[in-house]
Amino acid sequence: MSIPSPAALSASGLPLALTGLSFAKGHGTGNDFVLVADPDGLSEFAPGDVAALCDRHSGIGADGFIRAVRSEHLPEGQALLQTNPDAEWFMDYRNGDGSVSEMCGNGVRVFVHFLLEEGLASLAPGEALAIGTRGGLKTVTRTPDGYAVDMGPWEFIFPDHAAAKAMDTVVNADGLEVPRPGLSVSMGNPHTVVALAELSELAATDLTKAPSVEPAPENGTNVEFVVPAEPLVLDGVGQLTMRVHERGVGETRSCGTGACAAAVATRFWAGTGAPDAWSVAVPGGVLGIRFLPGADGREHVELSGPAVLVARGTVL
Ligand SMILES: N[C@@H](CCC[C@H](N)C(=O)O)C(=O)O
Repeated sequence: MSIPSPAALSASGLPLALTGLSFAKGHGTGNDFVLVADPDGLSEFAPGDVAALCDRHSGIGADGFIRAVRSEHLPEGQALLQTNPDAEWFMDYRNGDGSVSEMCGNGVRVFVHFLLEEGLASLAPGEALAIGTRGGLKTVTRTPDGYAVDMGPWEFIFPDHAAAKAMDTVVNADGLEVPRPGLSVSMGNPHTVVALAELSELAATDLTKAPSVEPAPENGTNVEFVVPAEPLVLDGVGQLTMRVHERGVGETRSCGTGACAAAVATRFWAGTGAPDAWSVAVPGGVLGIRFLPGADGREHVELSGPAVLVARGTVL
C-alpha cells in the first residue's frame, strides 16, 4: 500500500508551488481577497493552495482568492466570448476554503480595481468594462465612491414557494430563539435570506457555524440575516442591516451578492410600493443596491460600493 505524500512545502510552510507568487491584497467593505494576475492562464491553483494562501494564521489571510485571467484561456471564458467578445478578462473566484463559487459581488469591484492598478485594463468615467464570471457577464462602471456593477437578473431558487407567498424554507442558527422562515434567491450564486425584527437579535445570532437551511439549495447556500429599519424607507431608499455566513468561508464583514439577495427578499416581503433603491449596512461598511430594467427585458440588480488595494507582496 502506498501512502500519499503531503504536498511539498517551502520553509514558509506554504505549498512549494506558490513560492515567488506575486499577489495583491484588497477588500470591498471588509470582504477581503488575495488577487493574482495570470493573464495567459499559465498557473494552476489547487484547492489546497487557495486555502493555504487564505489562511489567516499561517497564510496571507482572506475571505477569497481571485485570479485575473484572459477569458480566452478558460473554457467558461471561451463560451462567454462567443456572445460577449468584449469580455477580455475573467474573474476566476474561489472561496477561502478553496471551493469555486459562481460569483462574488464585492470581489468583482476589487477585481476591476486590481486590473486598473496593474495597467491591464482602463475604465474612464462614463465607460463600462465587461467582465466574465462563472455567473455570467457583469458590466462595471466607475462611481464617485468606487464602482457599480450590473449583476444581471435575480431569481427565486424555489419559485413555487415565492408564488404561494409561503416561505417553506426553515433556517436555524445558534443564538436564535426559534427557527425562522427564509427565502432563497439566486444572484448567480445561492443565498437564503432571513428577516429578524430587532438589531439585538441580529447581534445575538452566532454565525461561527453554518446555519441549517431546510430545504437547502442544491449546492449549499450563503445565509443572510437582515433587520429592516423602522421606518423602512428614508428619502426613497429602503434601509437594511445585514450579517452573513458565507458558503466556503464563514462569517464575513460583507457580501455583495448577499446584499443584493437581501434587497430582493425584503422588497418582495414589503410588497407593492416598496422602493427600487436600497442601502445595506454590513459590519464592514455600506453597499448600494438598485433594481433596473436590463437590455434583455429582465429586471437587473446593480450593486455599488468601494474597492481598495492595501498591499502587494511575494510568497516566500
Ligand atoms: N463575498 C462574495 C460572495 C462569495 C461567494 C460565496 N461565498 C459563495 O460561495 O457563493 C460577494 O461579495 O458576493
